[in-house]
Amino acid sequence: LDSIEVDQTYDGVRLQKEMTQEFIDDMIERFKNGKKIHKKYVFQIIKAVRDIVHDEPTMVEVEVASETKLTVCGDTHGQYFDLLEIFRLNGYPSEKQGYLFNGDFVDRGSWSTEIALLLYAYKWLRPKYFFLNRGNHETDDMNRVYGFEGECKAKYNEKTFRLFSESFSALPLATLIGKKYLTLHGGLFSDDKITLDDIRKLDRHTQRQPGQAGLMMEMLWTDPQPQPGRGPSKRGVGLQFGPDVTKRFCENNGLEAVIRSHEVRMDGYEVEHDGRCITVFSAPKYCDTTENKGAYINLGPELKLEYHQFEAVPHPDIKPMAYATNSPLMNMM
Ligand SMILES: O=C(O)c1nn[nH]c1-c1ccccc1
Ligand SMILES: [Mn+2]
Ligand SMILES: [Mn+2]
Ligand SMILES: [Mn+2]
Repeated sequence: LDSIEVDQTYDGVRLQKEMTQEFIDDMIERFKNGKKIHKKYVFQIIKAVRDIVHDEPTMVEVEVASETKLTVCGDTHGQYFDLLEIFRLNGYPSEKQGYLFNGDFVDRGSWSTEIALLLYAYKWLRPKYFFLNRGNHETDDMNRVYGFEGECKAKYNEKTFRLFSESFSALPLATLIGKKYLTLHGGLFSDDKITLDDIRKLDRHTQRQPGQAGLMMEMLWTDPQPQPGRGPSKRGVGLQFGPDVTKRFCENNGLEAVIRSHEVRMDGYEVEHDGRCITVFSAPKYCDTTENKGAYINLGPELKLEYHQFEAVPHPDIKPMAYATNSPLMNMM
């Protein structure tokens, strides 16, 4: 990294050894105006966050300190201008305003590198107040097809994607809030006996990609269903789990509810399974087509769930999947 020089003509704020709020504020404006940051800084940010998240447990445990609030966001899928709308409405990340992004930061929307770099910059600046769960779109197979790999190569280079891919494999898979709410991207398991300890003990570093079976795959891929029991997934991988599965899991693990994302909801969120399974989705007007709202969830020190909805905001005229080179459509050409 030291070998790469940022020449005099670079018009952005410079990044030294540590992340600064000043750098982030400048980066937000540059991305809003369709500009990029220097590739040296891209590599620095991704490497710093890869090292930070690598050493976090597979299930991170957070408390909401007094006079602070923690906001849980779901899928953002490269919709950068809608992410800024969350920060505008709810408050930018700070010591008093924590955030947890519950996977699927990238793919689909065509500002995936901007979202990934902004979330990573905040993670580097305040690693104890800013949390990231891995989603099924933080994986090579999805990024190859749904746009993130193509966008990394188009806006930066191949090494950028390789570094992001490594960092995605290091991300935690779940975050427990106040010992009451387990947050993870997809959902619950084929085995009723899985406990929080099993998730804590999962060594995510030996298995870089979720594959077609196992705990990691199920945490990133499964969906709730209204019928009791378990059923086949509509996605061809994972399964669907009913209200009884959620009830048993919550009772066995002393949880109030599971907060997950992974699926669009017209209201941006939905409380299912008698209140024990909550879906939150933060990409309004998903892919510029679905007429859904976005939502996020606020929790104060007393851990009450407060649901907030928001509408999509205008963005530059770049279509979803603008950089996808291996998308199913392209493959048909
Ligand atoms: O891209 C999405 O909408 C998505 N979000 N989570 N999972 C998917 C997905 C999975 C398989 C095929 C297509 C989309
Ligand atoms: Mn390792
Ligand atoms: Mn998604
Ligand atoms: Mn997903």
